[in-house]
Amino acid sequence: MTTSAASLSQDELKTLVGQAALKYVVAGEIVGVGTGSTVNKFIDALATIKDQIPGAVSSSVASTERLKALGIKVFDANEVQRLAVYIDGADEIDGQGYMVKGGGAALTREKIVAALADRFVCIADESKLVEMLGNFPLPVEVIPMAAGQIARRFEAMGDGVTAQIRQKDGAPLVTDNGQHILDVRGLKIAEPLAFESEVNQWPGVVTVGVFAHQKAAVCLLGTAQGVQTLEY
Ligand SMILES: O=C(CO)[C@H](O)[C@H](O)COP(=O)(O)O
Repeated sequence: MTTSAASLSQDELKTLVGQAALKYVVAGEIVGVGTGSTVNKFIDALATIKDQIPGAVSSSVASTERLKALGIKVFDANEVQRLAVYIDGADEIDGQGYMVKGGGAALTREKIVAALADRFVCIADESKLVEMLGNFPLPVEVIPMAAGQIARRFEAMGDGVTAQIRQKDGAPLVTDNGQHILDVRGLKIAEPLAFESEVNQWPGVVTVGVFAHQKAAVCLLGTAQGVQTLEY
């Protein structure tokens, strides 16, 4: 299905998919909310129907602050047993709904909230659609004392694979969970499910940014032709 749109900027495409995601919000149900610039557009749109929902479960401090500033109640993840829907962006999404996420360093809480939801609705512009995951540097949240050995395990996966601790203001970035992020470049992730399962077992890995076990059920893709709905 395609909704009409003329030539729009990337920011306008994000607004369009953020607004399009409203139709997946179930009246009377708490909604799971991701993190990032596309999700910020969704949060802004959600504020226009906030009287129809009890509130949201958030995946980051940044999203929590935005939700609260717009008058949307934020529930702790432990207060809910399930969510009908979780809405979030992605850094890459493939033809099966498998994603790379964590460009905004919120991957751990994103995966936790996504795991509560019956349905993951991904909102993204068309630059995020890929044939194979791996072009975007793969974010991996790690316990700092394990960063060196985890980096070496990735680098042993193939020629040209590098893993570096993400920096912010000249020091390692510290996530909302007090941990660090490794950005892994040079990977080709041909089997996302197996890859995610393997890396999850490495000591010191908190979360790998491959979302295969929590893949998207729907992707609302912002394109030059408008919003395209991909179902997996
Ligand atoms: O995974 C994420 C944050 O950890 C984001 O969903 C991802 O980085 C996409 O962000 P944006 O909508 O700003 O492009």
